[in-house]
Amino acid sequence: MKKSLESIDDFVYKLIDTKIEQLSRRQTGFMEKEDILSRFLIEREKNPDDMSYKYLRDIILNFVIAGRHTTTGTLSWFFYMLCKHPNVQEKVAQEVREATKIKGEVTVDEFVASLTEEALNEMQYLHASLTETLRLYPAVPLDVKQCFSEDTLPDGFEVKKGDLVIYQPYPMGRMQFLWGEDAEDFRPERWLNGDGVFVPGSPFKFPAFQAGPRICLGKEFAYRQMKIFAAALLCFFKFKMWEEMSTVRSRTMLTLQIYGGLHLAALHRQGCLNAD
Ligand code: HEM
Repeated sequence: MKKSLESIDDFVYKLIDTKIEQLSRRQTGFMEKEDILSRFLIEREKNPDDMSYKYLRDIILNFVIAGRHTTTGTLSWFFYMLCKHPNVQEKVAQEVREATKIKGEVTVDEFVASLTEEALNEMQYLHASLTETLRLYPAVPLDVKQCFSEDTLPDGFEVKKGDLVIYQPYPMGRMQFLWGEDAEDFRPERWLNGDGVFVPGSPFKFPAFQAGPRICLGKEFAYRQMKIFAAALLCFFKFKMWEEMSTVRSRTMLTLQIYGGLHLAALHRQGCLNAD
């Protein structure tokens, strides 16, 4: 464990050194404000003592650890849901084509150029489908908190300083008294209003990103990343389970993963696009 931590530290410190060097020379290829570390380093130039190396290391690790398995795990569950609900998959693919305003066959470059901020914002059904995935398969299925002081919870339950409190997004996402009789069904429409616009629920009812002052800092970033990734794949491919009737099991670690990974077949989307 100690050795592994040292390797991680070495890697991150080298990354910081390289960026600092690039920044000091404003090297060609150094894209100012292109990534999170560069943004912190530019801020640090004002007063280097305010941001130690250790602080920068922790920022990087925090984002990598918090952002990687959560996002990739959610995307796996999302594609699993799309395979089990082909009508939803087709609706998302259709929405992607409409939002990007592409007609007929396009190349990957043409598709990338059409994936604008505006187009991503128009993908409300995709947003709802990702949220519905997180309701049933929250990346952080349970989360432990420790009480700083004694308190009384809204239902009257009293907690003492040092007590551990666990909230569990996984069972909460399946409770009928919160979501209705169809709580266990995958139904993205439950997040849309009559105009097809996504309506976010209370984070205290849907705590996949936690709630309150320590809510996930990367929430919007995560949605953006997942929407770009899903839109690009669904534009060119149709997905099916590798073994059509198979189902998957979950594996709970810190995050909720698919046991053994997700095995899919990707078929060209005939008649619309061309992934050259
Ligand atoms: C589907 C994707 C994601 C989900 C479901 C998710 C969920 C969560 C949850 C439940 C927490 C609270 C953990 C706790 O305090 O016990 C959290 C915290 C955090 N997340 Fe995310 N996250 C996602 C993606 C990301 C991404 C992509 C980033 C960064 C690029 C990120 C950055 C953070 C950070 C920095 C915190 C700590 C916030 C704080 O303690 O004040 N997350 N996330």
